[in-house]
Amino acid sequence: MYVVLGGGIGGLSAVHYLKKSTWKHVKLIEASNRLGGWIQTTRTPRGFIFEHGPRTVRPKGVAGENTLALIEDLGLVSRVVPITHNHPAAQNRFIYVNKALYALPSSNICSVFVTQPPFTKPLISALFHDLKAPKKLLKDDSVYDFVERRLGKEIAEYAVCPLVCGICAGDAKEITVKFLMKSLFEAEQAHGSIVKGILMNAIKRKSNSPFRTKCELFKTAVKEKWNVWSLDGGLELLPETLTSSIKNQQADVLLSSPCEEIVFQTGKASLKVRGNVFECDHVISSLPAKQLALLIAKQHPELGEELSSIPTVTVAVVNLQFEGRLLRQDAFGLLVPPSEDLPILGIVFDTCCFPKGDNTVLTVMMGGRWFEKFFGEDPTPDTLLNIAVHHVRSILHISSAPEAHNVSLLNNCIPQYVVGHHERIERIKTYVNNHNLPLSLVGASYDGVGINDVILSARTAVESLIKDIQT
Ligand SMILES: Cc1cc2nc3c(=O)[nH]c(=O)nc-3n(C[C@H](O)[C@H](O)[C@H](O)COP(=O)(O)OP(=O)(O)OC[C@H]3O[C@@H](n4cnc5c(N)ncnc54)[C@H](O)[C@@H]3O)c2cc1C
Ligand SMILES: C=Cc1c2[nH]c(c1C)Cc1[nH]c(c(CCC(=O)O)c1C)Cc1[nH]c(c(C)c1CCC(=O)O)Cc1[nH]c(c(C)c1C=C)C2
Repeated sequence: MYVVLGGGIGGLSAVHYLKKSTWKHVKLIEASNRLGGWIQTTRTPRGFIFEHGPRTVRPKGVAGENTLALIEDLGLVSRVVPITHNHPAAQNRFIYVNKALYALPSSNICSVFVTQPPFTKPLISALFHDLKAPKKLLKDDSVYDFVERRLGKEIAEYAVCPLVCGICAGDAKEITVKFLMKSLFEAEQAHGSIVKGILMNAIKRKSNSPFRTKCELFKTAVKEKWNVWSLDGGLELLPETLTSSIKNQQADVLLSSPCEEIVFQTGKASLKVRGNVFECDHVISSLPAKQLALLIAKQHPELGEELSSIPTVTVAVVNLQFEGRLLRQDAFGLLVPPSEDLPILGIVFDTCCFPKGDNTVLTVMMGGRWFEKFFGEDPTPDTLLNIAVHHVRSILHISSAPEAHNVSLLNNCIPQYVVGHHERIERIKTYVNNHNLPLSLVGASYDGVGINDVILSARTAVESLIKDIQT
């Protein structure tokens, strides 16, 4: 029997791939009373969609294609809502600096030649900065220090800091450059500059053979130039459909069943769940690394120490619905650089992507790396709501009261890939291999925090497990 720990999108995908490729008995063990993990949608009585966690998925690359193939497999194609590249939500993202909103530079090449506030020089000048700045040989660096060194302080402050907030709610001064800009860092390390590195790689690159895919939905996404997509009725439809599918395939699903301890023996593991102990052949853990650390630390303290050293941050999410179309500009939303010292990280303009009559739905995300500084240990939902409404008023000039709202406190919801993260993951994987532990690691703590990365981590783990069994 195989056990999958954790019923978020990582665990559900792992069960799905296991069920597709083996006849073995599979048991999914989830601590809470629902499946889906951070993917959670509230559908209000008047039909508004409040996403507590993720709302859109990127269709890019191998991981993006893999998720669209899963969507096809699950029969969800007709529920996909794409946002194409020319949609205002794909084009416009704002930052809030010195009490004003500024558009972040778009992919339009002309925009790099003009000075766009809050930047004081045209972006093209950053490329000259890069050509002049000395190279620094490093194993790793923070994304902030790398961008400040190569492209200048303004780009680090006004583009990279908000970007890091908008992806992992973290501090660019702590997050590894390899999380967001691995190839640019490698360009500096090999060629002394980002520009030179990109040019050298372009010369060296052989003409790529045309990309082939079997996934029809991915072909459509490429042809129609999707920027992101979501699901009609909310993203929770994905874990809901996965749940029905794995239950139809006789996977055993245990809810409200936190795993308390794992003890590994040769080729076996015993798990303690709600006081009962049972054995299995292999454990696929999709738990946050810190949670897994608690379960294995007694038997494997060194591994426990590494796993528990992957930090996480807490985000408060406040969804608000207002009567009327109240936004002055259409955009994906706005981000607040940490230098503004405000409790909010950003605001998503949900009804720009997904209009709903004459209404405005916004999602305010707050805290992240600075959660304790602004909100202390245990803020009440009312405090969080009032702070969100106050900032919507002052930033977006929306003075009416929301008609409906939802407040969610997502404790330790986003892992932080701090400087040294990739080396730590290598050490963790080496430890598991060297000790022959019947354990696979899946989920957002290791090789990417997006939904695509998590689903792909599940597929990769299952495929390598099946391969090991067959050889
Ligand atoms: C606010 C927010 C916005 C986001 N926006 C986006 C976005 O726009 N696009 C995107 O692609 N990604 C986004 N993400 C990231 C994405 O949602 C997550 O990375 C992904 O959902 C993580 O899935 P997971 O299965 O790895 O982990 P989780 O969802 O954390 O699932 C782990 C599960 O394990 C369970 N568990 C914990 N301990 C135990 C135990 N001892 N025993 C049994 N079960 C246990 C938990 O209850 C949970 O259900 C966002 C995340 C957040 C928080
Ligand atoms: C303000 C906080 C957050 C917002 N979204 C997230 C947080 C913490 C979480 C999140 N957003 C993205 C991902 C990664 C998805 C992936 O495929 O890897 C995660 C975990 C996507 C994303 N959101 C923004 C950007 C620039 C990206 C990267 C991919 C892309 O270009 O689409 C911008 C953004 N996020 C938020 C806002 C308000 C915002 C911009 C206005 C909310």
